Amino acid sequence: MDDDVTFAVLGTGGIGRRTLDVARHKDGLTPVAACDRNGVAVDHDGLDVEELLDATEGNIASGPEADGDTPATPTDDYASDGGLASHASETSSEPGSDGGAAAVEGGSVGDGTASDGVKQAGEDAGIVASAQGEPTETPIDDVIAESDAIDAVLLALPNLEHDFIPRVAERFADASYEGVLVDVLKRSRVIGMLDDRADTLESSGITFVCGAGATPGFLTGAAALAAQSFVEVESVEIWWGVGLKSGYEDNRGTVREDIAHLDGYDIERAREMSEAEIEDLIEEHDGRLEFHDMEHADDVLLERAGICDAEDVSVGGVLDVRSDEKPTTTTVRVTGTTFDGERGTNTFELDDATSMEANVNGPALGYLKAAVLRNRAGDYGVYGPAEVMPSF
Ligand SMILES: NC(=O)c1ccc[n+]([C@@H]2O[C@H](COP(=O)([O-])OP(=O)(O)OC[C@H]3O[C@@H](n4cnc5c(N)ncnc54)[C@H](O)[C@@H]3O)[C@@H](O)[C@H]2O)c1
Repeated sequence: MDDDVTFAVLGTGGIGRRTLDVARHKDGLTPVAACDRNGVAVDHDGLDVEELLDATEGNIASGPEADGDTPATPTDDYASDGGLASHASETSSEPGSDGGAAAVEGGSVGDGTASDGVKQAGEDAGIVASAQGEPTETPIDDVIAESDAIDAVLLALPNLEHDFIPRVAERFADASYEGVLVDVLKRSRVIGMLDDRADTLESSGITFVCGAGATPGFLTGAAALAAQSFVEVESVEIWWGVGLKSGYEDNRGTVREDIAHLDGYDIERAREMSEAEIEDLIEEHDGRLEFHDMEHADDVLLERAGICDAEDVSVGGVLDVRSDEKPTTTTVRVTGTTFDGERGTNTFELDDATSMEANVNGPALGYLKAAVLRNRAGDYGVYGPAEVMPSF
């Protein structure tokens, strides 16, 4: 059996760029396609990752924007202060909108250069800045058109609309894709939306590993291992720390999604917030946002693996956008009872030196490799990270 894996990345923002970077350090992975909301790059002999990363450094097509097929053009929606104005778009030929926030970056449209501290903006940002990139209004469809020769696709897309990733998966199935899909989504409710499509994905020949980033993902898998000492699991507590000073500009998509977990916020409110409003919120919290009882899919993913009830899982953490030091050590604590009646807590801890990008992309690619083996063995359907162990 051929051990080499060709793969594509949908969304080359903060996470997707690093996916390409990390994959260079893994054996047998050849990136052959990548897209963002403005462009696509395809080379079945292997993308020149170095060129692509250089071209998109500080210039990712992230942040709120219109859909893939409605490139941002200066309109009244542009706020003159470099902030954002609402620009909901319903006109995409990519079905529905992009899962991103419904607004348009202001300030630097057209040249993709920095504006008011926001590095990425405009229709020329992202992959189109690479010599390998082509502008397109249908980036995901362009990758689907090449998917016969792609073993696996990693979805590093925003998820500010809950059904965006499930709908993208369905489009691969509609095109009779036979291969692997892996996503790094966070929200519990999205897993059910994928399960609703499990038959469609399975009959196409797709092996889908969902929620395969850090949390959910890596830490869900760690909890599943830590639970093995016990016959009864009482609680799983996931507590994460992320220090993002140097990566803040490149991870605004993730920060915006995290804000939706704060008290008084939800996904719609976070999606509509301007960059200026986000900056104000961060300022109010002195750069440190603390989250409790997050709707992270670790809960439903542990339940579907039979480890504990979803309600026994709690996820929280601290995000510091002004320091690269982790504000708290990431830990998973699994408490349970052994067969011989002892009650104990197994703790899994990440080293503070490991970055969020390393802890999302290492596992995501590890799950991708493991899913390719399953797919080649004819094992199709929707799986969670506690049901599949990542390969190195
Ligand atoms: N599970 C985890 O541990 C974990 C950790 C961090 C981030 N994430 C998730 O990763 C996802 C990506 O985060 P990010 O910080 O990289 O976001 P980002 O905003 O920086 O990047 C998103 C990318 O998707 C592209 N995109 C948006 N709409 C598109 C469309 N319609 N067609 C094609 N491309 C499109 C954008 O151009 C951009 O390249 C988020 O959903 C976030 O929640 C998960």
